[in-house]
Amino acid sequence: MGLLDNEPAFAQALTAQEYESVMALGGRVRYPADAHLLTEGDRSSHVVIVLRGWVTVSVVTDRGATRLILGLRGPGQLLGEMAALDAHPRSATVRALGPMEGQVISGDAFRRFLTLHPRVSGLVIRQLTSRLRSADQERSALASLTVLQRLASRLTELSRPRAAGPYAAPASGPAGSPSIAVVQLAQDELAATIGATREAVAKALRLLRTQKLVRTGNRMVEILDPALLALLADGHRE
Ligand SMILES: Nc1ncnc2c1ncn2[C@@H]1O[C@@H]2COP(=O)(O)O[C@H]2[C@H]1O
Repeated sequence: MGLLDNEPAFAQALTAQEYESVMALGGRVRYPADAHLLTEGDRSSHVVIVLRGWVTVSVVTDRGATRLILGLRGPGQLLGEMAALDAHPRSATVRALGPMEGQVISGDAFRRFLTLHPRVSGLVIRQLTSRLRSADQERSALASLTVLQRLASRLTELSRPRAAGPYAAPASGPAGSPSIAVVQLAQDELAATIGATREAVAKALRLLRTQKLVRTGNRMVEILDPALLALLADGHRE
């Protein structure tokens, strides 16, 4: 289960020749922070390959009341392939986390390219199967884990140094001490990544604070005891 690491980066899996051919099909577009690259329900069919920066993939739930973050995507990753392939409305909204750049390719050109390059079609199928696997895991976790466990698991994922995602900010501690990991997200944003309410997350964070596992501040959660936090997340999984 992960926001960041469940899908292989599309562009990195291409050969140099495939990469050149696919890039030649589209044009480079710069997006400011918060720009919507794709909007849930829209009828467009282009695809975007992220060249620089990060995006969130989210859907609205509860008749528009809550936004649930399904994933974070970064350099090399392909977005918009679902509508390009099945011609249905966009399944989710893709929004730029900060200034970013993407290669935008029309749905027609992308489909033609896939018919001419079966190996690349295979990569897209792999991307979709790994997304389905991850969605299955998320669904079973939602059903069986408490908000506290889901929060512990998400904080562990986002603060892992190797995640190098947009929210992880290793804060240096005093000289010689191990660095402390910081997740830079507000409580409502954190709630949106685990499908919980802000109130439930605030309560879970209070508990983690009293156990000295985390410290919280404005738009940030500092992980004080990563080992124990991971144990809390893992200990309750099958
Ligand atoms: N669960 C998910 N994880 C990551 N990306 C997703 C997920 N669901 C949808 N997307 C991406 O968001 C895009 C929204 O537009 P599309 O439906 O065309 O294609 C979708 C995928 O590229």
